[in-house]
Amino acid sequence: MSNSRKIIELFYDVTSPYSWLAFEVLCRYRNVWNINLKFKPAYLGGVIYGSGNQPPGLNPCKFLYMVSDLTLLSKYFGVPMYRPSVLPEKDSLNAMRFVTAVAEREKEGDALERVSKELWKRMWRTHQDISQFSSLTEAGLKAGLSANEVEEILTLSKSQPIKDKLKRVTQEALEYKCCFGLPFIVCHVNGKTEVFFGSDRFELMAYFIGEKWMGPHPNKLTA
Ligand SMILES: N[C@@H](CCC(=O)N[C@@H](CS)C(=O)NCC(=O)O)C(=O)O
Repeated sequence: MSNSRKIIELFYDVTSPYSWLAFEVLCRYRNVWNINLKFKPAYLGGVIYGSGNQPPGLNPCKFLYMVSDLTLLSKYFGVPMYRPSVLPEKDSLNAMRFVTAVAEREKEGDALERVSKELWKRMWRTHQDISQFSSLTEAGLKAGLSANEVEEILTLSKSQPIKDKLKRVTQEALEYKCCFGLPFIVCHVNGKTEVFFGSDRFELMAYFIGEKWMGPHPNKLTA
């Protein structure tokens, strides 16, 4: 199994803090495991409603659990994040269309990675808005894109092909019939496919793909 081509697809949304954790960890493992990592920007609202689920924060018990869970996980994974005192407007449609446009435009390089991380930081670290176009512009510039690039990406993000692309990718996750939230991770190995929900399934995922889980900081072990 270890010599076969292993593809890992990460469906994520930048309003999902658990997606951020999964994103950071998979980036750390990208050159440690024999994997081809593919980022799939999707829309959390579409996944929740399309699967008949409810936003997790609406259930008060689940919400309280998530607050303490994320505080601990953020330390464990080494991804500083803080819950805002007032939960921000969570709709991520504009942000995910923006991210989808970055992905569409990117032929090579790491703009998608930088922009996604910047948006997570804004929402979960510095508590800034990520729904207004002006905020997306700021995030794009902070992620190192030029003003021209950001303008092009914003225009592209409002186009029908990009709206359709985000819908298609979200639908692709839903078509697995067992996707009800994010992050949603799909692993393909030797013609077999297995799916995982959450940033807390890496040990099992590693078992499935025939790689070793070395905790959230694989590079620190060899340093
Ligand atoms: N246990 C998972 C929780 C992931 C999670 O709660 N994701 C949220 C979005 S941030 C979600 O989609 N929840 C849907 C649900 O719990 O039904 C993890 O550690 O990653």
